[in-house]
Amino acid sequence: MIAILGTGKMGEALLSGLLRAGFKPGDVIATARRADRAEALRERYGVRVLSNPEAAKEAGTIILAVKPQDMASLLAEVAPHIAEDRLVISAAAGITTAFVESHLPGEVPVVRVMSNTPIRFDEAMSVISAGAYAGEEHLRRTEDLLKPVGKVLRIPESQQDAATALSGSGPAYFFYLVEAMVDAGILLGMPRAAALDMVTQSIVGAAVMLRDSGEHPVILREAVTSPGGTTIAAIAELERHSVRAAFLAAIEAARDRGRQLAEG
Ligand SMILES: NC(=O)C1=CN([C@@H]2O[C@H](COP(=O)(O)OP(=O)(O)OC[C@H]3O[C@@H](n4cnc5c(N)ncnc54)[C@H](OP(=O)(O)O)[C@@H]3O)[C@@H](O)[C@H]2O)C=CC1
Ligand SMILES: O=C(O)[C@@H]1CCC=N1
Repeated sequence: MIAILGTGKMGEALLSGLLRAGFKPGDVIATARRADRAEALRERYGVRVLSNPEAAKEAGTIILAVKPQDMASLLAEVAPHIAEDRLVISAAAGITTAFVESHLPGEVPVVRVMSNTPIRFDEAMSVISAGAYAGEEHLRRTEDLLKPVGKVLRIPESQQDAATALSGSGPAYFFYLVEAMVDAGILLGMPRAAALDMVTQSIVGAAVMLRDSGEHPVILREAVTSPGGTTIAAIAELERHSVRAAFLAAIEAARDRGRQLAEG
């Protein structure tokens, strides 16, 4: 039995992905803190929605999907019901396995996960790291849950805050880029809907090329950039405005914020 504690955006996306992957509604328990949310989850997915302690008591795998700021109080609520034969998976930004372990009795196996919102379309990038009491079996069980909803990579926990900044937050940077490019289309007199279509298909096409061609992004970018052409005129402006440096600084700031979240 799998329990998802705190079934919000990420928890619900994982829940629906597990059901799409063949898990039965009877295999999954959800928890929510609002009655209307609990009712919506029951209706939409046919799963049981229980209290956190009830869910923790029943499940072999317990996924913690609340915001980092809510993690300590959730752990205090469920700790008495979690034994060492369970697997606890923490999906929160910044929260270390040591933090989770220190709030649980004994030596409970904990795996830390950072996924991202494309999990809704089975295109997540999830990175996982084992805590002090988790081994190969626990990493495999975590991979079995996450592989149906995207790609999974094992990384050292020391890289988790960096991964959060890169792939956890990553989709937001691309959406921001799309917004900016659509605005540019508007500036050039393009209708908004047409601009959004053009930019969306360009980003999807570029992403598929990047994933499926096996070619380096520099080679792919150079292939678009003709000598004395239009693309280099745009790239020259991006360089003049230090866009690359802005990305380096932005992702470093996201990494640092992840570290702060761990401090509460
Ligand atoms: N959004 C993203 O892009 C990503 C988020 N994450 C991580 O995933 C986690 C969840 O994020 P996200 O899904 O966006 O956040 P949400 O706020 O959508 O989900 C968290 C849910 O937990 C519920 N909740 C809070 N406390 C409790 C409790 N004690 N018992 C039961 N339910 C509770 C909240 O209820 P209520 O609705 O009442 O607030 C909410 O529905 C975070 O830790 C975040 O760092 C990771 C990768 C990407
Ligand atoms: O912004 C956040 O804190 C979460 C974690 C990664 C993506 N969203």
